[in-house]
Amino acid sequence: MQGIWTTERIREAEGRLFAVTPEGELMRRASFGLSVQLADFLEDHTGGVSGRRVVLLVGSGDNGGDALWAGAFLRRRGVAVTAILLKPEKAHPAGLKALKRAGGRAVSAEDGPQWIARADVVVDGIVGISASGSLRPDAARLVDLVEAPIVAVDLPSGVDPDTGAVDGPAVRATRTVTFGGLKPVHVLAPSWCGEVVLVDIGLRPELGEPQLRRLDIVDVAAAWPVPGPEDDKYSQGVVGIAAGSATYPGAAVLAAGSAVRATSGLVRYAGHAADIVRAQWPEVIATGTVADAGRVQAWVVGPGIGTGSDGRDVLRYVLGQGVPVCADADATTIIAKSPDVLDARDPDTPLVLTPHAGEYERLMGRKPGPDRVTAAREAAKKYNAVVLLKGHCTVIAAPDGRIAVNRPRGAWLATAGSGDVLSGLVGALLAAGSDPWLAAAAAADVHSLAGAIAAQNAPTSASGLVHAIPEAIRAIRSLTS
Ligand SMILES: NC(=O)C1=CN([C@@H]2O[C@H](COP(=O)(O)OP(=O)(O)OC[C@H]3O[C@@H](n4cnc5c(N)ncnc54)[C@H](OP(=O)(O)O)[C@@H]3O)[C@@H](O)[C@H]2O)[C@@H](O)CC1
Ligand SMILES: [K+]
Repeated sequence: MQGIWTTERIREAEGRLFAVTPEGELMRRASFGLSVQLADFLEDHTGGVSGRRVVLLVGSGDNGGDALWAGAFLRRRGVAVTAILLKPEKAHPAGLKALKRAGGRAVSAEDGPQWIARADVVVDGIVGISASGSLRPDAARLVDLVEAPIVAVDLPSGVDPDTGAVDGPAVRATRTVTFGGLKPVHVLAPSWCGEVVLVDIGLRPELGEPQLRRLDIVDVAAAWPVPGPEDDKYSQGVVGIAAGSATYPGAAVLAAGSAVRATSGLVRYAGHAADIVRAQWPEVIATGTVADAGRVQAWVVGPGIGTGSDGRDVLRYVLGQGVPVCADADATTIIAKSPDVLDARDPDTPLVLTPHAGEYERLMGRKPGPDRVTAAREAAKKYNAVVLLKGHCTVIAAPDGRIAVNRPRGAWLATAGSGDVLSGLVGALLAAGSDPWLAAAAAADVHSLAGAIAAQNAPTSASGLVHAIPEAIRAIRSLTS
């Protein structure tokens, strides 16, 4: 699992490392790593390094210092380097001196535009982990003129380091070179960071437990249930799907199909769409009511069940069965409207809630807001449930405080029925006995990979997603076995 640390933790760790390293050493490590990445970037984007033109946008702190030092290193490789100083009186003195000594040029913001126009690559050293708010007007004006690709130092300026939120002008980087450890911005605002490269500056031993995590492909592969030689269709976990209605059977077909494709365990369906589900997925044992469904090891409840009394009865029934439950879509709305349904639940039995922003608002009485990690964490605490907060970056919070952020793979998942497919995946893993937080995070990852496979750069559908699930699992397993 990749660890991600808040800027407060990064700063504390840096403080400890500072105390035991010679002055300027950490910045040298960071800026040398940055210069290697910049040379590599120049090679990739222009086919060479020597003779290329790099412009540094330099703010008033150490982030600008990193850029200036990296510029000095690049001079030694024959790069023409111009630093545009946003606050000349506050530019990092040692970095500026080093750049000038190496033959680099420093100009004011007023003189900046002509250099930006001729740059092969622009380096964003405007602000790093001490950032607050979006770009200030002087920086925003210059960034607006940039047509060359941008490499961000530590993080793209204007994007909030801890929440990834953007509420005004900000830098959109092609590559972000960060130091010591990943920060929340790198996983919460991937479209602003571009490719993220981590430079080791010896900070890891000081960092301790990460506050956020992102599953690696090996974690997903390890989390996915694989039948052993002794297994039969029951022992792998039977998942029950309580979804859909006679008028809207689609959610039932998608959620059941997703569970069928996710593992080789048995899938039961209970609801008004039994005939249609059976016709689409003959391997599903379909009945009309949850009470007739038979024994399952986990329930998926909600997609298309409606928010009236029938839906409420179904939800209350499955919550009372003493098995893990993934409550999705209409089930979330029912819980928000009638929280007493949760009284049916044994609090020790895992519950996974999968709200999108609107459902979150119903559950919590307020929008998730820009700090989606805190939003998910608070909902997980309030409901004593794993909360999978959907969005451009899905955040998965456990009631014990664990947070995972999903790796998005394009926006193709924004299609009708996509959520029904995700709930089927979560249910399949819950039925196999997975830890509910890991189940939700691994399901979200396979869901996004299946989306990318199904789409292949063209629009797809939720049915396409269902069919791509085995290929997504195959790809993940083949990369790790
Ligand atoms: N510590 C370490 O071990 C290492 C740190 N390293 C590097 O140091 C960086 C952190 O440096 P830092 O703390 O000096 O502050 P930094 O982020 O450059 O900000 C400077 C000033 O900018 C201002 N400002 C604020 N918001 C703004 C905005 N929206 N737009 C414009 N300006 C804004 C605000 O000053 P103000 O103008 O408000 O007085 C703020 O104080 C870190 O990201 C990494 O790159 C590496 O070398 C590795 C070793
Ligand atoms: K920056």
